[in-house]
Amino acid sequence: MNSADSHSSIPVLTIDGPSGSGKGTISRLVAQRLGWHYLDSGALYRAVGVAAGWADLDLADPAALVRCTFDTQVGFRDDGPGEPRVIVNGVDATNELRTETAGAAASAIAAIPEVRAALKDRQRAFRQPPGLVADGRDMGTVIFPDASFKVFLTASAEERAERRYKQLKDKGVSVNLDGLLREILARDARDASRAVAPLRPAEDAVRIDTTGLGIDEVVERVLALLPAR
Ligand SMILES: Nc1ncnc2c1ncn2[C@@H]1O[C@H](COP(=O)(O)OP(=O)(O)OP(=O)(O)O)[C@@H](O)[C@H]1O
Ligand SMILES: Nc1ccn([C@H]2C[C@H](O)[C@@H](COP(=O)(O)O)O2)c(=O)n1
Repeated sequence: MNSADSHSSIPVLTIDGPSGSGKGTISRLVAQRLGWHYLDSGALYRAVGVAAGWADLDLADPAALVRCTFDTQVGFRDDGPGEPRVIVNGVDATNELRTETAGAAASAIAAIPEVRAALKDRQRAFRQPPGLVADGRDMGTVIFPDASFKVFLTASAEERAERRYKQLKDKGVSVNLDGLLREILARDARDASRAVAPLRPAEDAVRIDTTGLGIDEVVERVLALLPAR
């Protein structure tokens, strides 16, 4: 019995989708409303990318990156209503993790099959009572194929770039909208075209196009997929 089978009675809601579609925001809010645990799987890939940068590793050296994946400790600290803090090898790396540089490094590393295999059990370990909301690219297809509820969030690339632009501007980071759009499209293309666990909706996922929808509306649409509580 693998670790996915051993927890299969615990409900899981998977929320996959491309960069900036709102997976993290919606998953956190839905998990809070349900009182369920939350897994930000992208943070694990980002953490390995950031740790690889700290160690000056070459992103074209898969063996070194696989060793780095095994060596990287990642912890989540939920201090309040905002994003949980992400602790990488004992250091609060939350802000560094959210940069587009870390996203691009994570996307490159995520194409290495052995890296994905090394992170599988760590992700499945988040499946704890009373339930889990898991966001990423392959939550519904590979990590939790038996999930009770599966969502695939999308939005137009232009709207996703504008959301990211606003998010970064609010944090005081100066960015260029066209550059962001190019980065988002490049990351989506790499995530969707890799050989292992590419970004794609599970066959049984409900697709929600969030273009023009506000955060609260998306949260309600997702919650409406679950049985009334
Ligand atoms: N429906 C929405 N309407 C408007 N803004 C949204 C919506 N959903 C998310 N946002 C905003 O868009 C930004 C990006 O959202 P978020 O980080 O949740 O996306 P993501 O899909 O997790 O991205 P990534 O995969 O790159 O981590 C945030 O500032 C968030 O507040
Ligand atoms: N389940 C996952 C989660 C993330 N990745 C990779 C691909 C993404 O571009 C990158 C960063 O993820 P984000 O924080 O933007 O959700 O990590 C993946 O391959 N599989």
